[in-house]
Amino acid sequence: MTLVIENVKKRFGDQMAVDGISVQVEKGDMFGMLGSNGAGKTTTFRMILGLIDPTEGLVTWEGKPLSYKRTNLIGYLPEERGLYPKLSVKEQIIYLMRLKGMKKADIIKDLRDWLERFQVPEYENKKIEELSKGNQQKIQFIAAVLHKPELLILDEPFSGLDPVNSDMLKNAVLRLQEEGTTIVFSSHQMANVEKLCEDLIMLKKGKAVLQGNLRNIKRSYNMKRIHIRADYELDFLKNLDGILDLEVTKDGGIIKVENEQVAETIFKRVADKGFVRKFEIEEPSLHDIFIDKAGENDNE
Ligand SMILES: Nc1ncnc2c1ncn2[C@@H]1O[C@H](COP(=O)(O)OP(=O)(O)OP(=O)(O)O)[C@@H](O)[C@H]1O
Repeated sequence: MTLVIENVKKRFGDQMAVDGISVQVEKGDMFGMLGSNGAGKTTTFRMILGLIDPTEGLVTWEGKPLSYKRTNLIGYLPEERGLYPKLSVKEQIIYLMRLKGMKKADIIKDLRDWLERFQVPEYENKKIEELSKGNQQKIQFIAAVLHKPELLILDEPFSGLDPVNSDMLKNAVLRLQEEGTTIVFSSHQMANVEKLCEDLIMLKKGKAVLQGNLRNIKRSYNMKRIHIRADYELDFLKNLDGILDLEVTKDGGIIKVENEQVAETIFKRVADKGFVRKFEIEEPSLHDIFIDKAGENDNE
């Protein structure tokens, strides 16, 4: 394991921002940190980076606590973006990468490669303040990865990006993973998380409410979605126990159920009623699971 978080807690005053989480990330993995606003994601990132100390517990990277010397091997895209508006893109990146110990000529060469990859080579000499928010974010991302970090922490990398830029960033992140970078990221955009990460933790009020391999989580999750096509109205199912949601469409409906037993009962009911053209049980989306687990309704 390259990154190990062991029963880490962080208290601010009388509030537990992070309340006993344990995470292991293997080298080269892409790990997702999910949770609603205030769940404790950024606080966890800050502890991984050594910016704040845990109240309890330990964070180690390759078996050792993080030291200042090794932070050069880490890249961080903070949630609150911070670039100098009056500097040009080139000046900004040179400044930040010199702090990471890179040579100026290498910085310029790599910056040009990244600007090409993001299809904005003309930005090299533009001032940060002249760029749109989304494009500033691309520059901030470049600042997090130009020095080829071994561990990359991305706090909400996709927020505020349009679909084209979001895809561009997603591809860049996947490429970095292929090149061996270990990546930990947070996102509220479940579709991106589903595409990118294999393992994840879902936090709620500082505690893990779900953790593990995404595919296993989805497979073993009780809640299912059923797609039905039939020549009659499905309204008669409405009051059945175990139905979480019933969306009637013109030739059938989509039903969210608590578990497969409920799906079986529904199957019998619709078959009794008449001919069923389609009956398909689908695993829940991460979006469904997120709402179920991290939503405001406390059902634990
Ligand atoms: N420096 C601080 N002082 C006091 N409370 C803090 C501090 N930093 C975070 N908190 C509190 O800790 C909790 C967790 O915050 P954190 O920023 O880690 O959440 P998050 O999951 O990153 O949320 P978001 O998705 O909104 O960014 C929140 O209730 C927040 O108010």
